[in-house]
Amino acid sequence: MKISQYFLFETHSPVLTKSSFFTVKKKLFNKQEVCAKRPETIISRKMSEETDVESKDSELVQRFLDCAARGDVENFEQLLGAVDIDVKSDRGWTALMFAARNGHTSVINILVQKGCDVNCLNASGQTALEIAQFWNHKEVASILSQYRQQLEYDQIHNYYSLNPLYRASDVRKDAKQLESAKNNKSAKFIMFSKLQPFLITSEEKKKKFKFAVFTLDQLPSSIRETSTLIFLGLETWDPVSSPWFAVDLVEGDHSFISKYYPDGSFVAPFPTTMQMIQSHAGLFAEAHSILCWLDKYRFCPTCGSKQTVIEGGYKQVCNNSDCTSHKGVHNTCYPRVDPSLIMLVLSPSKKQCLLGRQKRFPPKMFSCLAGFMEPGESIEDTCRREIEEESGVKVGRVDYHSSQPWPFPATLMLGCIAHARTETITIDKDELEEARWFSRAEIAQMLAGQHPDGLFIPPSQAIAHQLIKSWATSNSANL
Ligand SMILES: NC(=O)C1=CN([C@@H]2O[C@H](COP(=O)(O)OP(=O)(O)OC[C@H]3O[C@@H](n4cnc5c(N)ncnc54)[C@H](O)[C@@H]3O)[C@@H](O)[C@H]2O)C=CC1
Ligand SMILES: [Mg+2]
Ligand SMILES: [Mg+2]
Ligand SMILES: [Mg+2]
Ligand SMILES: [Zn+2]
Repeated sequence: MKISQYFLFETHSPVLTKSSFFTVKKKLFNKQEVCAKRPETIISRKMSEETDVESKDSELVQRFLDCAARGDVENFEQLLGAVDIDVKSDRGWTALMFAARNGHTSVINILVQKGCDVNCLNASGQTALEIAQFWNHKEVASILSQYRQQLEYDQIHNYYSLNPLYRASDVRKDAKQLESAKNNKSAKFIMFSKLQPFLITSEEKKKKFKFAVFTLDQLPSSIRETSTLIFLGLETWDPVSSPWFAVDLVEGDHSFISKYYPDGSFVAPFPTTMQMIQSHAGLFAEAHSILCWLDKYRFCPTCGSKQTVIEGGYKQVCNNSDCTSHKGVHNTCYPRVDPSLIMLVLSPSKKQCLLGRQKRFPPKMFSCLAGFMEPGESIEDTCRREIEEESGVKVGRVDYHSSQPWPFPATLMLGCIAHARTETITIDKDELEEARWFSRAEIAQMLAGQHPDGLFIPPSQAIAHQLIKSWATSNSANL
């Protein structure tokens, strides 16, 4: 294309003729090559491998699966807290599958009540329900199918999205209420230093991390004067319920921390926060995104003057009274969120899905395609554009699935299922190293950690995993 059209804007207002934009024609500039090198680290393969090796080698796991297979309820219940409820055998079989194979209703009931994953697939692509149906265990099949139906109506909660607090924007906007929240004797405080959260290991869930939670009387008064306090919300809707704050500690005396939690430490957020108890992962997402914003936006984006942090960290106002940011609608004073699309693309036959590899991924990991939304773009158009840019595949309908805050620093992942109209793949080599179609059977092998070439997908905490799994398990009988 040699000629391009330009729309004119004057001080943010479009210049319009009677019914259309006034356009001018100019030579198109050469498209600048954008090299997609991002500093962010990657989901660590090592992390999942280590957990697998540890758990697979364990005698406990063997005994746990064995008790489920034999219907030995007494010993099974004793082992429940000690191993991951969804731990898999070499062929990707869970305790639920073994119990389903042999029709042990009592074990099935315990597992379902404890919240095991009923949609798991083994390496052959079967769910526990299909195993029970195949072996004609009618009662087990009925429990499992009822439970799966219930899940269909439940809201999907992705990791980082479960925040237990009521955000109470009315409290943070009222300086007096905010001040009394800071002095509330039941207030809880979690700590950050240089954007790193202070975490301890969870007693309830082994191998999981959580925040060390401090009370008002444990905080030295100097900390409350010098550090930024982010108001995270209230425990209940009641304005006098316990308020929670994130404290961004400045350099200085941190010794009070080790006095109360000698075994805790400040950790690099990624990937450690992927191993937190879910509710604290939600708190981390809120606190970390706000702290990153305050850290990066220290001066007014409109005039460059200093700003004052107000509303418990949720707003910054420019100190220059002449600044235009004080007039009209100005969103620069509020925390930033970057919407980004992540999509599982289904082939025209619906029998395959498209996954790709970015250069920065660990070897052999494939994931959903993803890309940032651009200004003035709909969710559906972002999805179609990013897929076509990165893979050359053309997409028709786009269905919304679920979302996930991705707090590195403040992306909101909007997960979609995209229906492709074409199959030919031409990858954008700047963005992807490889992209290809995967059958359901191959996805089942990847989910069970049994792919013959060792290919795998991101862990369950990533929305990419949930999109892939939801398609693979939605109609697994057709594998
Ligand atoms: N939770 C999950 O399962 C997954 C999350 N992601 C996240 O999705 C996001 C988008 O995916 P990409 O393929 O990287 O996007 P992309 O395909 O739009 O390409 C990234 C490039 O877009 C540009 N860009 C435009 N707006 C940007 C913004 N607001 N922030 C940063 N860069 C921007 C930059 O040049 C950047 O290099 C990333 O933050 C990534 O970490 C990606 C895959 C899986
Ligand atoms: Mg892209
Ligand atoms: Mg991308
Ligand atoms: Mg993009
Ligand atoms: Zn300003």
